[in-house]
Amino acid sequence: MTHIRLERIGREFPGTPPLRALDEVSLEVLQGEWVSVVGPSGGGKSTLLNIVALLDAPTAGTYLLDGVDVAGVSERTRSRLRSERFGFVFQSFHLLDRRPVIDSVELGLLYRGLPAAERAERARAALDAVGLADFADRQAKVLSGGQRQRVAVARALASASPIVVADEPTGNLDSASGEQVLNALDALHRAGSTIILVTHSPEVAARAPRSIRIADGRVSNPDSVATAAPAAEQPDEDVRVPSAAAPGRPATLRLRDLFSDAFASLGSRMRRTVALVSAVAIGIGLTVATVGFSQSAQSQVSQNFDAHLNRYVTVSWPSGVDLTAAAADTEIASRVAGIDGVERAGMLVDHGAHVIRVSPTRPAFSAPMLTATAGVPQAAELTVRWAPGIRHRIQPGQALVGRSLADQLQLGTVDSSPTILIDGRAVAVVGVIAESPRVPALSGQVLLSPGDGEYLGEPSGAKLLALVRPGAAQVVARAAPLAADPFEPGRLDVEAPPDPQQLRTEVEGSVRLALGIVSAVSLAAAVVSLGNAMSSAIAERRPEIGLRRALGAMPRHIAGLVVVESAIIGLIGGIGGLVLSIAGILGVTIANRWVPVLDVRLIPLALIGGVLIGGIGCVAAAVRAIRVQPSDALRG
Ligand SMILES: Nc1ncnc2c1ncn2[C@@H]1O[C@H](COP(=O)(O)OP(=O)(O)OP(=O)(O)O)[C@@H](O)[C@H]1O
Repeated sequence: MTHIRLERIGREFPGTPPLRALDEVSLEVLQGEWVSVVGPSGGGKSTLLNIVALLDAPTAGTYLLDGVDVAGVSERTRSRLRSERFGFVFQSFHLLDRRPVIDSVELGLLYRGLPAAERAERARAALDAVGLADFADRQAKVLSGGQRQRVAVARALASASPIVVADEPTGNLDSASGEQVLNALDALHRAGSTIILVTHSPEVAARAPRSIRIADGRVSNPDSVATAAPAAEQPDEDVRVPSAAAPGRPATLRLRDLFSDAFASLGSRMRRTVALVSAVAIGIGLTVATVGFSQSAQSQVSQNFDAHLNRYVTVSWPSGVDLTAAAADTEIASRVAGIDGVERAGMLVDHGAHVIRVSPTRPAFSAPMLTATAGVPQAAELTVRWAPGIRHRIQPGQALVGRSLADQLQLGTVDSSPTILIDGRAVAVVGVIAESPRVPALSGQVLLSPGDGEYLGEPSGAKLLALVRPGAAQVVARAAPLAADPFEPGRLDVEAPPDPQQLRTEVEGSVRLALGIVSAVSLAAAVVSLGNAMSSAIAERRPEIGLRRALGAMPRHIAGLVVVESAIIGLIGGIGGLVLSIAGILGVTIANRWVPVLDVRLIPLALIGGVLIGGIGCVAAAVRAIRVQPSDALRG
């Protein structure tokens, strides 16, 4: 038996000046009464109802519920009391519109921690009682206004709420539907529930044995006395009321139910869910793809690096050194070629500029002449267009001419091994150096056999070019001077690329940094877009949150729902992003003929990342959701 007693209750809303919606209202309602509340618009009826149903707290006075002052109790206690004592029927229905009707009927029981089977049984019985047994599995939004309102009554029935507050329950209905709703409420009343019903309609008000009139925040018939509570009766034929004992534990939510509610809630807004999942999938996809690309790209960079940059070791004889005293070029080249790690070695000796012409009658040019041992073309990675029949070596009396010099000389094709004159001496051109990436100057120079060196006079400098195995440059650089000049290795200059390991780490580091920044930005974008979308969804769902709160959900239950929904979105988005990114990595790497590097660690990274995005993204939304005041959210 729940006994309501209000003593000099006031409710002032802040503002300038503050608005006194209720002023010293005193009222008593006994268990089992049916009381209608009437009065002009803005008189304070809804405010009174909200205070009675603990959706709002008074700013003055005492509210005794079963003799206990509940005017200033905590939000937690109010949630518990609402869950335990109150059922609600609102003018604008407030159902879970996109979900099956039965979910709306079960909602009060969900927050009483009742197992799913028991909830469903009670909800179906209640729907049966209001004549909607066949509508349990239809979407609530397809029902007519009258049917929806009967669903709201069924919810109070299923929860066996001792007190049902109804704010204009027939306000949006035609008279026939309104009558059905009133019959359903009547059945609830006869089953023992207290009914407090706000209405503008004199006919509806007349259904109640007692009517309270409220205008300008004051009860204008203060002498309205409580009628004796009627004994609970057996309901009539067409409305069968389930057991009136309030089942379960008030304001309790089972973890399993939280998850299934979150899934159902996401499923009911499929388009929005897909949009949110896509936002996360794109963020995660970009991040995982960047990490994946970074691994593939790093290995590609490293391979390229090994293949080219760090394979050149050059030993130079500084100008002024007496090269005639050095060992023969071919001997030096073969000694260096013998060092472990050297793939090719060749010696280039510079004999300075000499006069060159195609024939005695053609113009003379001055061009540097170098002798090259047999290993030079490969060690210098030359691309040479050889004349036919030449076995890719320069013999005495033969020359290779650099491409730009050949053009200058208007040498024409090398197919017939044209002759040139060097200092008047005839030499056969056996090839043109088309490309010379390692020694670009060769394009304007002439390469001759070491055997011709004596005709060219004193050398002015020399270089030994070694092409080494990937990673061997440093070792070769240390050994090469001694092999080249065992007596005075110290006078030689050695050029070798920096320690490849260090350089590689640097390059990889910068690749990683660049891609890391892209990942961070895409993750942040996912968090922000999910956060924004979740927050704006909360604004849209205010009435639903208000309803849940009215039915006994604690703020933490609401926060839990938002977090779990968001985490599910994050997880599914993570899986989607993973699939997208793997497809992207495979597509790009295969298109580039790279070896795709797919790290299995990307899988937990994507899934945990998705859940984290969900978790972080929903913080603002969860805070917003728990701030929703049920009385405000349910207005209108
Ligand atoms: N949350 C609020 N903040 C500020 N003012 C409010 C709030 N709720 C109600 N009011 C004001 O309190 C007064 C009483 O409102 P209430 O909704 O209780 O009237 P009512 O009698 O139910 O009106 P109606 O029949 O039109 O629904 C009104 O002036 C209203 O504007």
